[in-house]
Amino acid sequence: MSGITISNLTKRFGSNTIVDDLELTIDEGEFVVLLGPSGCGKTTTLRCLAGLETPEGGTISFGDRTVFDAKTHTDVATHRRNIGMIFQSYALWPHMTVRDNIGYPLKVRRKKEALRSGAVDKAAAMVDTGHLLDRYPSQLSGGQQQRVAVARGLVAEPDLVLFDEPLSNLDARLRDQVRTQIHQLHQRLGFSAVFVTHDQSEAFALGDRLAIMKDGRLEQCDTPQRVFDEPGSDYVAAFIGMGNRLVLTRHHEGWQTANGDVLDLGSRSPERGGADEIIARLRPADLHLHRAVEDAPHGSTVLHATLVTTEFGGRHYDVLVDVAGERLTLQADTREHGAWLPTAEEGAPVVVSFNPTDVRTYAADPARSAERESVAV
Ligand SMILES: Nc1ncnc2c1ncn2[C@@H]1O[C@H](COP(=O)(O)OP(=O)(O)OP(=O)(O)O)[C@@H](O)[C@H]1O
Repeated sequence: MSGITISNLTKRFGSNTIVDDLELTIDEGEFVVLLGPSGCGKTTTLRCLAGLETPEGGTISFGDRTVFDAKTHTDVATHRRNIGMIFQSYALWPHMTVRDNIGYPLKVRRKKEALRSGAVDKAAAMVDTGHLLDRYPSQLSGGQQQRVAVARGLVAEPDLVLFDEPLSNLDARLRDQVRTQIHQLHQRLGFSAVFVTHDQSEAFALGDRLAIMKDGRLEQCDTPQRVFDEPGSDYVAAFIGMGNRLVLTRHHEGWQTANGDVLDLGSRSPERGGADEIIARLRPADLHLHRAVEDAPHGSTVLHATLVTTEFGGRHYDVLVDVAGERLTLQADTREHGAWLPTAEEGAPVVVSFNPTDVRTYAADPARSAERESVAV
C-alpha cells in the first residue's frame, strides 16, 4: 500500500451535492485532518472512504487497489477495505468485554494467529487499558471507552485509520489526554489517518496536513504552519481563528476604514490596480488596546474604536470594541489595563493597534459589496 487517492469524488443526497468533485491524496503514514464547519461534508467524505456511503461519481484507491470506481461499479465492502474506524460515540459493543471489543476486528478478518499471539493485550496496553480487559463498556468512563475504541481501531494494523470527531464527547481534560495519546500512537506506529473535526486546535495539534472543506470541496490543503501563516481565503482565515474582520477601501495613502482611519498595511497591502475594497483579517491576539494614539507602539497601525464590553479572564480581559459598526475582539493584559479598563464605560473612545505584518487581506466578497451599495442607494 502506498497512499490513498481520492479523485473527482461526488456524493449527493437527493438534489443536494454534499461532496463535490473532491480531490485529495493521503501519503502513506500521513495524518490528514478534514476541517470545516458543521455540514460541509467531512463525515460524508469519511463514510465514502469507509465504504459506508456509495458516491455518485469518482474513484478511491488504496495504493494500487481501487476500492471504489463509479464508472466500473467497483465498490469494495467496508470489511474488505482494511480500515480502522473510531467514532465520536465510541460505538463499543455493550454485550462484549473490552477484550472481545478490541479483538473484534481480528475475529471478523479471521486473523486467528494475531488473536492467539497477544495482539489484543498489546493494543490494550498501547492505550493504558490493559487492566480493563474483563470489564464491559458500561463499567468504563468516557475516556476509557474512547481509548478502548482507539485500540480496536488499530489492532488489525489497518491501511487507513478513520477518526470521526473522536474527542467531541470528552471533557476538556480528557480530550487533551486522548489527543496526545493518538498523536504519540501515530508517531510510533506510522499509520495513515484521516481525522474529521471542526476544532482548529485539534487540527493543528494532530495534522501533518489540514484539508479545509467548504461546501463539499477543498478550500485549502496544506501543513498546519502554512495554513496558520497564510490562510488561503477569507473563509479559511475566519475558520482558523482570524475572527476579526474589517472592510477597507482604497485611499491614496493606504486603506481606509469606514470611520476614516487610513491604515498602512505595509507589505500586506494589495498591489495597486487591484480591487478598491478588501477584507482585512486579524487574530484577537494580534490586536493591542490603548487609551490614546500616543500609547500605541511606534510603527504600528492604529484604529479608533469604542468600547463595547469587557470580561475578566484571569491574566487578561476579553474585550469587544466597535470600529464603525464592525465588532473586533482582543485580549488586554490585566496588569497593564486593570487600573482603568474594568470601570471604563460602554462607548468610551479607545485605540487599537496592530503590527501590519500580522494582517491578512482578501478580495471583498462581491455579494456583500453589492448589498452595501444597494443599502446606500
Ligand atoms: N443520509 C443522509 N441523507 C440526507 N442528507 C444527509 C445524510 N447524511 C448527511 N446529510 C447531509 O449532508 C450534509 C453534510 O453532512 P456531513 O455529516 O458530511 O457534514 P459534516 O461536515 O461532517 O458536519 P458535522 O460536523 O455537523 O458532522 C448535511 O447537510 C447533512 O444534513
